[in-house]
Amino acid sequence: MAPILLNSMGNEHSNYIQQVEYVKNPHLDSMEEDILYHFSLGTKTHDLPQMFGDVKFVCVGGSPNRMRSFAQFIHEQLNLPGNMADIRDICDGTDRYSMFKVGPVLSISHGMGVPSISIMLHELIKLLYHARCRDVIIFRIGTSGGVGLSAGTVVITDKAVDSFFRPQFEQVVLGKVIIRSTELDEDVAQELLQYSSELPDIPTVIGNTMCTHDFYEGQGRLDGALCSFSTEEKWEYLRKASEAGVRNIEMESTVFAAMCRVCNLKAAVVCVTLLNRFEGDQISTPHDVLLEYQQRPQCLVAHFIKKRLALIS
Ligand SMILES: O=P(O)(O)O[C@H]1O[C@H](CO)[C@@H](O)[C@H]1O
Ligand SMILES: O=c1cc[nH]c(=O)[nH]1
Repeated sequence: MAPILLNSMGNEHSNYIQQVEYVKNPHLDSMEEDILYHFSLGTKTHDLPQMFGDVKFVCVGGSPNRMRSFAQFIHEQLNLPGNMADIRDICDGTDRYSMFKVGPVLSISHGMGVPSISIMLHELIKLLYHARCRDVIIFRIGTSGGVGLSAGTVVITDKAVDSFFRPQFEQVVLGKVIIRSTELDEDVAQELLQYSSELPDIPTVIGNTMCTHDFYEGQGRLDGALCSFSTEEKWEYLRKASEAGVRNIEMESTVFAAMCRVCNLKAAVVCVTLLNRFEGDQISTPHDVLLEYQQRPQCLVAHFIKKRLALIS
């Protein structure tokens, strides 16, 4: 069955795009209550506009600890009053995701892989809608494997591509394949690149990011519990990826880009490379060095936020 192209602008859903800002679901308005189950939040149990109405920047990343320390970092960077120790995990009623709010910044974990981030994004986008947020920019601050880049390089995603190097995200809905475009906001990406030159010791490039559904075979690793290809086939695939402009590989960018695009959310993906995949598969860098690498996308995004809030010139 031929796939259905759903979200390039100008399709049958364009009416929703004009009518509402973030959600693209005509059924939502007829619901008496909306329970954001995996966040342990709801429209009847929580005053979402009061709790979240001032959010302007959302930062998401896989690990709860990373997103907690990003919240601490941004609290300090924005020079906000109060003690970070008092900032609680808003989602502590569930152990699925962690969420921290620091002034206009929301920091949320999304777990690993497309299904996990997709569930989080459905609820996050509805949360922004119910809270009547406006002009929000969302960033994925993550880690990745570099394709021809040395470890520690920050990659700002130009296009998020799938395992066939196509800038699209495929999803099965009601037994049919639908395809959504994975274009990200070009202006935000360029602005990030420009600010990266103001930060010493954070090598940064812009390039395509490949999103896979697996860390091992799916990313051409030879060191998983199973492996169905030869070493030569691995090199050939990585070479082809590189020729297609892929600079890093991770596991969430396509669905992140696709969902944000349909829902009119300006989005950027900023991931540091933990290794150069042309040099190996195992991540053997010491833990403290990895922690410092992980902070690089956080520093760049914090710099962007401070610029946007006119806290620095
Ligand atoms: O570092 P984060 O952002 O969690 O993401 C990357 O790391 C995980 C694999 O180790 C995948 O989820 C991949 O996308
Ligand atoms: O190689 C890597 C490193 C981090 N995350 C990935 O998905 N792949």
